[in-house]
Parts: sequence; C-alpha cells; structure tokens
Amino acid sequence: MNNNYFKIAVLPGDGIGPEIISESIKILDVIAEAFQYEFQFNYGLIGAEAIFKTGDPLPEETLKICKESDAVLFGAIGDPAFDNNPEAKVRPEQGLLKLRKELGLFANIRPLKTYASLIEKSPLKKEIIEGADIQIFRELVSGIYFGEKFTDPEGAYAYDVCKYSREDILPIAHMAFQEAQKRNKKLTLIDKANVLDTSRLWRKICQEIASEYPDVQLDYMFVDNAAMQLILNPKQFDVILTENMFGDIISDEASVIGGSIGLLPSASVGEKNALFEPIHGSYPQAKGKGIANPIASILSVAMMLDHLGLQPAANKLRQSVEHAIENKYVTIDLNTKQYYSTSEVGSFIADYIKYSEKSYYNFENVKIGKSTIV
Ligand SMILES: NC(=O)C1=CN([C@@H]2O[C@H](COP(=O)(O)OP(=O)(O)OC[C@H]3O[C@@H](n4cnc5c(N)ncnc54)[C@H](O)[C@@H]3O)[C@@H](O)[C@H]2O)C=CC1
Ligand SMILES: CC(C)CC(=O)C(=O)O
Ligand SMILES: [Mg+2]
Repeated sequence: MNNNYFKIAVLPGDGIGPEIISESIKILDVIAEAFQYEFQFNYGLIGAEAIFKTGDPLPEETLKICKESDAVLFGAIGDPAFDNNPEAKVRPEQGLLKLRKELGLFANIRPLKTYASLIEKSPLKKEIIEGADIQIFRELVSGIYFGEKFTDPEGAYAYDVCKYSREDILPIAHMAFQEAQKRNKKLTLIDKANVLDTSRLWRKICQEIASEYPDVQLDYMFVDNAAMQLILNPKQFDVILTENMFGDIISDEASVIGGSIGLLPSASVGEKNALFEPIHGSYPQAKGKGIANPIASILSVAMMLDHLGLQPAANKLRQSVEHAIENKYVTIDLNTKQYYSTSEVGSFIADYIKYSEKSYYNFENVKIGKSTIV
C-alpha cells in the first residue's frame, strides 16, 4: 500500500459550496506537490444540484464514491427554491443527513478559536473573548433531525420525534471525555435535562462513564443558559458535549466569538468514514460574488490532513491560514478595511505554503493585487 496516495470524495454542493471547495482543492494541489502526496479527487453530486440533475439529493453514485474514499470533502447544500417552499417533498438537506447516517458519522467536532488580529473587530469585548478555545462535540446521526416526522395531510399539525438510545450516546461521550483528558480536563454537557427525557438519558450515561475518566471534571448546563454563557463568558468552556440540534445551534452562535462563521471548520467522524465540512451553510446570497470566506473549508482540509495522518502538512496549512489572518488577507465578512475575494484569499494561503520555506522569497513583499470582488 502506498501511504502517500489518498482517494478524496469531493462534494461541492450548492450556493457558495463550489467556490469554497475550489479554494480547498487549490490548497490540496499545492500540499500534494510540497509534501509529495498524491490525492485522487472523485467528484459527486449532492443537495439541490443533485435534485435538479437526478431527482435525488444523494444519488447512489455519490454514496459509492464516498464509501470508497479515504475522506470526504464537503462544501455546503441548500437552495432558496426549497427553503421557501414548505410543501417540497424532496429537500437538499436530506442528502447531507442521509450521507451522515449512511457513513455512520456519529461525532461532529467543531473547534473554535480566536485570532489576535480579529479580536478588535468582534462585537464582543476583547477581555471576554481573547484566548477563547473551545472544542464542541455534537452528536450527528440521531435526535430530532432523524426521528419520525409527520405532517397531517390537512396541514393542521406536524411532529418530529427526538429519540436517543444508549448506543447513540456512548461513543461520542467517550470521545468527548478522551478529548477533555488531552486538553484541560473539563467537559460540559449541554442539555435540557430539566424538561427532556432524552437529556436525562445523556446525563445518566455521562455520569456512569465519568468514573473511567477520574481526572476530568464533568459539568452540566441547560442549553438556554449555555446560549447566554457562551457570549457572556466563553472562556469557562473547554470541551462541550451535546446532542444534534443543540450542537448545531450553539456552534453557529459560538462562531461570533471567533469573528465569523466563515472561519469555523468541522470533522464528522465515524468508525470507518470521515467527512470534513465548514459549519456554515450554502449562503445563497453570496453565490458567484466572490465574497464567501473560504477559510472554514480550508481549515476543514487541515482537519482532514490530521485524520489522514499527514500532520506536517496539516500544521503547515494552519500556520499559513494564521499568517493570512494576521496579515489581514481576509474576506469582507471579517470587517477589516482591506479585504480580498474568495479566490485571492485561497491563492494567498496556497502561495504561502508553496514559497514560505524558500529563503530567496520575500513573502512580505508579495502583492496579490486589489480586491476583485464582483
Ligand atoms: N452543512 C450545510 O450544508 C448546511 C446547509 N444549510 C443550508 O444553507 C442554506 C442557507 O442557510 P442559512 O441559515 O442562511 O445559513 P448559512 O450558514 O448559509 O448563512 C448564514 C449567514 O452566515 C454568513 N456566512 C455563512 N457562510 C459564510 C462564509 N463562508 N463566509 C462569510 N459569511 C458566511 C452569512 O452572513 C450568511 O448570511 C439553507 O438552505 C440551509 O438549509 C445551513 C447550514 C448548514
Ligand atoms: C442538515 C444541515 C442543514 C444541518 C446543519 O445546519 C449543520 O449541520 O450545521
Ligand atoms: Mg448548522
């Protein structure tokens, strides 16, 4: 087996998905050359694009490509044609949910950090957010997104069932405890155990396994309070463990601490497969405008490189992203006076990976031109 050869399934999806994914591929091409790896990219249809072309948000062929890959790189799905039509029977999001389920991606890991050069731009106070560093473990293949759904044909009522089993909770709970052991030995379970039976099951199981991790301090917080605490005092959190829907919501909220949702990557992992995706959606208003921040997708590539055991490349990539952010080579969402287009930011990061080790190259003098946002 060639340890430098990897099959990557690439699913650009809808809206800004293709634009951000093409920057991630640009980065992977440069990494392949610099580190002598070979990536074989196999593209697949998913989401609205797949519905328009095949009628199915997750065609069999796409699933096959993903199952046969070493990792999946996912952009985003979703289209206003479906969002604004509550009657639509087939929806783009079903493609992503089915893919997560089929690949058994039970844990969605969403790291949040702050960057010194962006602190002043945050709507939150410097002393509150400076140094915040949180790892969110969100359960990804159960809960209310996957429970039975029903809409009464008369349109009088509808329901979505939230169900969790011991088997759904245990693997991700162990994973979060282990991460807490590697970090600051503090784990916060976010739930609604004062109201929900499913949340009480989460608490019970976490209490049961806590004895296996005696060095980890396990705390609990109700999700409504957690939503407030995240903004008031994010540094009280280190590793967060939570169920599917709460994790979805609080991670978008937490992205405000970092400066933009366009910065937050994620890894969705299971026993066999792994998928890497930004936490944001398809941002349809930005499609084709060159304003989408590609960094969430590019940092998802760094998480993919970690997963493939390619740490030197992952480290170099993170260092290059930090260099871009610290030097304000960023997109308009970061609220800096000087900003660049999606592809300029991608090219800047790619060039840094390519040239920064070369002693003859004075990178600080590189001019990548005025912004070409269309
Ligand atoms: N994983 C996925 O593919 C997800 C898909 N969706 C879908 O995306 C569509 C749009 O949903 P929204 O609720 O508007 O969420 P969204 O995450 O697409 O956008 C919300 C806001 O976040 C900001 N934003 C998002 N991505 C950005 C980026 N790369 N750079 C700069 N700013 C960025 C923009 O201000 C945007 O208005 C819907 O169809 C939804 O179902 C939503 C979330 C996740
Ligand atoms: C199926 C997606 C639309 C759910 C989501 O918002 C997410 O995973 O962040
Ligand atoms: Mg979401």
